[in-house]
Order: sequence, then C-alpha cells, then structure tokens
Amino acid sequence: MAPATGPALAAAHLVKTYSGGRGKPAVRALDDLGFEVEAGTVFGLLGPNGAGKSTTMKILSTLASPDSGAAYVAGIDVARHPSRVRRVIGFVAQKPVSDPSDTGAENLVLAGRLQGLSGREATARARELLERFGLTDHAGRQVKSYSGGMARKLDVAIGLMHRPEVLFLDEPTTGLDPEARAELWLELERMTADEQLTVLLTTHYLDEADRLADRLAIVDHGRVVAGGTPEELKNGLRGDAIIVELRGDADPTAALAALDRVDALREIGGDGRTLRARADSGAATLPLALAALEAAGVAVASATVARPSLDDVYLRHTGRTFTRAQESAESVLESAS
Ligand SMILES: Nc1ncnc2c1ncn2[C@@H]1O[C@H](COP(=O)(O)OP(=O)(O)OP(=O)(O)O)[C@@H](O)[C@H]1O
Repeated sequence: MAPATGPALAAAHLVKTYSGGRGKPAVRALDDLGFEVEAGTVFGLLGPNGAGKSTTMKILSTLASPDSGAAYVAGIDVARHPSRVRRVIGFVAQKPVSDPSDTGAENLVLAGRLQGLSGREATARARELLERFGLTDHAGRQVKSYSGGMARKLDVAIGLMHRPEVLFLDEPTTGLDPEARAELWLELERMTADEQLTVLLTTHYLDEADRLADRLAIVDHGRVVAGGTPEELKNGLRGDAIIVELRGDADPTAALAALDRVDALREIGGDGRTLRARADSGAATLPLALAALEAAGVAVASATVARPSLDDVYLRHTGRTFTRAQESAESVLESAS
C-alpha cells in the first residue's frame, strides 16, 4: 500500500497577539485559526485588511512565530525546522523583491544563485521562467522600465527559481490595473497546471479568490469562519440575492420594514442605501419587494437579482458585506497612520 501523504500545508489552533505599543491595546491577529491544504492545489485565504491573512502566511513561511498552535509545511514542523521549511517554499511578498537597476534575467539568476543553484542551473531555469511568463523579449531590460504587471510576473518567477514545493503569494494582484490582473491570473493558472505546486494565496478580492482558489478559507478577526470550494460556499446559500439601491431621499428604516412584510424574503439587511435579502426565486419575488417598497413610499434607484456570490457567503458568515468590512478596515488603518 502506498504511504499516506499528509497535507502540503497545515495550520492548527494558531494564536498570535501583537502588543499595541504606546498605551494602545494589544491586537489579537490570530484567534485559533486552522486549515489544511492538499498538495498540488491552490488554497485561498480571503478576508478584508487586518483579518490576519499576512500573519498566517508569515507563520507558515517561518517569518513569525505564533504564541501557540502549530504549523506544518510539507509535513515539516515550522517551529522546529525552519531552515528545512525555507528550502521547500517560495515567497512572493506584497512588495517587489527585484532590483530595479538590474535586468529581469539578472534578477532571476541572482535569486537562483542565492537559493543555491549553480550558474548553469540558474541561467537555464531563468530562461525557462522568462519564457513561461512571457518575459523573454524583455529579459535584457532593466526592471525599472517594466510595467507593474511585468514586474509582478518577475516577482512570481523569482519565487519559483528554486522549484519550491509550496509557493506563498501575498495579495499578488494588489495595485495592478484590471488588464494586468487578468493577465496575471491567466499566468498563475498556467503555472499551477504546469508545475506540481501547492499555492497559498491571500487576497481581499472576491473575484480573485473565486477564480484562482480550488478551496478557500474566509478569515475574519483572526478566525476561519467558512471553508470549502468557491462553489460549495456559494451553493451553501439557498436561493438568489435581491439587491435594492435606495434613492438618496429614501428612508432605509422604512424600506427594511417594508421588505420585512414580504413573506418570500429572508435574511433582510442593509448597508446604508444598499439593501439585500434572499429569496428562493429572485425573479418571482422582486416584483413583490418593489410593490412593498412603493406602498411604503420608499423611492428605489435600482434593483437586481443575482446568483449567490462570495460576497453573500461573507455576509452570511460575518454579518457584514465584504465591501463594508474592507472600508472599515481601511478607515482604521488611516486613523492609525
Ligand atoms: N507587526 C505588527 N504589530 C502590531 N500589529 C500588527 C502587526 N502586524 C499585524 N498587526 C495587526 O494584526 C492584525 C492582522 O494583520 P494582518 O496583516 O495579518 O492582516 P491581513 O489580513 O493580512 O491584512 P492586510 O491585507 O492589510 O495585510 C491587524 O489588526 C494588524 O493591524
């Protein structure tokens, strides 16, 4: 019988608290967080800013230690054997790692040499990765002349030089324009199909998680609040979402009360002028909802029916929409800076 192979990544009961500093309260970044990732798959950690994604990634990649709990990469205990773990992982951080005054090829070869490849091996691997990421024609140009998308692809290639078993991608498309994001998604999909790689991806883009991740953990306040494939998570929500945007002069409280009177609607909630509810059949229920709003004198700017999205999954598990969570995290970060 073949030996049982364990998960490529495992985090169990991770707790991490940062001291607040200068009289501020301590921050519990991770609060009993855990998940497992099967080898050869892409696993997404999805959550708004401050949810604890980067801290989790830092612990798994040996850059930080948890207060308690355990983490394993390729079956290796991260706390006990950090240098063994470092040999099997690649890490693509949010900030670029390439030297802007060197060429793309020089950056790759240097990264390979630092990872212990011979000059010949590094040159061959660099050529292979430049080809894979469509950078061959730009290999001899200084990185400072690259577009944001090209520089990001080079960062990913640098992380792959030593053929890691596990690649960490920390918010890979943050800061890229939509076209460059779409292109990088395509490259990442090709990369995971070609290389026998396990990928841990953090993102605060719902569409990115939906597109790239085989399985997801939705992280909120340092905990995994839901996990599964994107489809499983969405299918777990019965029925369609009805989204109503109120006109500026409409009263959201009166609108919520009006929707409450429609029997076919459930999980009614609101974020400012955007109201959401669920119904088994969105198309059949929308006219009833609009009639109830009209009868209550509530002016509607627009109304839509949508199949469940990851935003609905997030709302179900955290009680707030992803956009609202992201906005409030950003305002906390702004007031702290
Ligand atoms: N070095 C640190 N010192 C103090 N607090 C920290 C430190 N690093 C992270 N935190 C706090 O821990 C919490 C989790 O942060 P973390 O960076 O892990 O979240 P995240 O989900 O990755 O968010 P982001 O997308 O902004 O990186 C946040 O409240 C953050 O402010």
